[in-house]
Amino acid sequence: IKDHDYFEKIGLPYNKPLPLFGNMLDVLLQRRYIVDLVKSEYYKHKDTKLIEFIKVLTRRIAYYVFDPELVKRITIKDFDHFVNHSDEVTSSDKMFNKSLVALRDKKWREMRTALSPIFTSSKMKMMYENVVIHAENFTRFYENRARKGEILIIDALDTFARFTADGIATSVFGFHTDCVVNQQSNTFRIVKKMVHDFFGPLGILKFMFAFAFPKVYKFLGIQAMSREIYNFFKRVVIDVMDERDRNNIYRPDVIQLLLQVKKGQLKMEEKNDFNDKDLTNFAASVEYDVGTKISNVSSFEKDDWIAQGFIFFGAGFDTTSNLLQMTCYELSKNEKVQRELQEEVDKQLKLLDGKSITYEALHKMKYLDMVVSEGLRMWPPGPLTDRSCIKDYDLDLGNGRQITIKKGQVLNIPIQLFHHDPEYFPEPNKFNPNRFSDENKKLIVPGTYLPFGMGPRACIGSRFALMEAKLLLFYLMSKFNVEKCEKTPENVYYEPNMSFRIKEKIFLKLKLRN
Ligand code: HEM
Repeated sequence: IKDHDYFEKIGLPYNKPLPLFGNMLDVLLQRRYIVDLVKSEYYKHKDTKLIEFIKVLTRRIAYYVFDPELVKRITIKDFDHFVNHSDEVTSSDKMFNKSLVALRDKKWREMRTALSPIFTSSKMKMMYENVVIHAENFTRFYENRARKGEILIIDALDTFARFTADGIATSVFGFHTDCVVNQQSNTFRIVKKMVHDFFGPLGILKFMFAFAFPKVYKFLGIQAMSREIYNFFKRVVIDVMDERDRNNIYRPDVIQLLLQVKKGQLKMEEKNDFNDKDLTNFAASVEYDVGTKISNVSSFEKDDWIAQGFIFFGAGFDTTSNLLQMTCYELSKNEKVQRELQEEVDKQLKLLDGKSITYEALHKMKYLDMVVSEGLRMWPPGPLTDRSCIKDYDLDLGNGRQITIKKGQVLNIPIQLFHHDPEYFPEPNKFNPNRFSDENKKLIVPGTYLPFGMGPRACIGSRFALMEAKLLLFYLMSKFNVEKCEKTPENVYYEPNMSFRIKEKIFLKLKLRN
């Protein structure tokens, strides 16, 4: 109970914490979804800018940021005070702990500088063809089945996860997988195991243990990920890089770029290459200069590269699959939106005259961009992020109140609450892509739409995720109507824990278009 009166002393609203568990007991017992924990406080105390207080075994003081202005300040303007994420989750695994998400301070700056050139538009174009092939194959696979008279009812998450896994395996790691067509695919089994190792009950138990007793956890050598997962990433990152280097093999994928990074050969060509102004990619994050010109790549070891391979799969797989699942779920419930999207797709198909869609053409499809942006708003696959304070930060709360956020304290940014606040997004539970029309998107309050986070620490893979999701939707909509079926749930909710996953299984019907 040490510090339980901290917020009372500094005069901020807070929920009375319990001994040992702070405000997190309901989440730890899987009774409440982590973002809902502060939902009512958000509406009660929005004007306070900053509230709340979570202490989870760690004896750590945390705030929730409820003010978009403050979000901008801590993620961009005063970023130097808030460079890192909190280490609560990542410390439960050696590989996770060395990944870009977990790296801190100078090491993070160096790694981000080294990795940024991998995710520019020109590099996305290089990988694009591979994802096109997967999206075409995916659609053809289901089309053939439908033409044979099969009624297609899909488990949306499983189906799109298979597509996402195939896309990442080829474009990131350069190996061919058959997750979509082969129900028994070994790669898919491993990828699912990776997600389960983290978000399954044992994973959650492990990271609670890692929070509570970090030294004992370390001493016992426990890891969230099993040895099989570590060996898989060692094989597909280190062994493949070594082999390509030895035999001068070239493939258009992230491993190739990682090899160039490792040899100090890959630099950012020009800033514009990232922040592609002429493409319609509203949700994509802006890339910032992180203040380190030269990345000292020679100091990175094998495990550092393995960890980056792991996080590209780990951070990209579940998020993109969820985005596709939820966007298709909304399309099944909003026929008018689906028709409008299909009209845009059909117009493109006519122009293409049998050829595959190009990267530029895909990113000029305005309505597709609006639909994906709205999918990300309504069901953000990353509904919460945080920043850890690395040097004391004085904050004026208005009305003459001043507080200091101390080094080590954590600021949580409840992305999903901003996305559902009717002040910023009227009728927030309505799937309405028109919020992102050219006129309307100018009106969005900066700091309230954050599907990929904000500032120098925002998602590095946003362009890749958007490219994958848009391609799949393009090809799917060209052949199928996505419809509700008897097994489609009327409403869905996040799981009552911190996994950010939807509780209900979403079944959808794929019906061939005339
Ligand atoms: C729809 C898909 C995705 C969503 C919604 C998403 C969302 C996010 C969010 C919210 C963050 C935290 C940003 C912040 O705190 O400001 C993040 C970070 C990150 N994401 Fe993504 N992400 C997606 C796909 C991907 C993909 C495909 C990759 C890799 C290929 C990726 C790699 C990362 C990495 C490495 C970070 C940590 C960046 C850093 O700390 O420097 N993500 N993502």
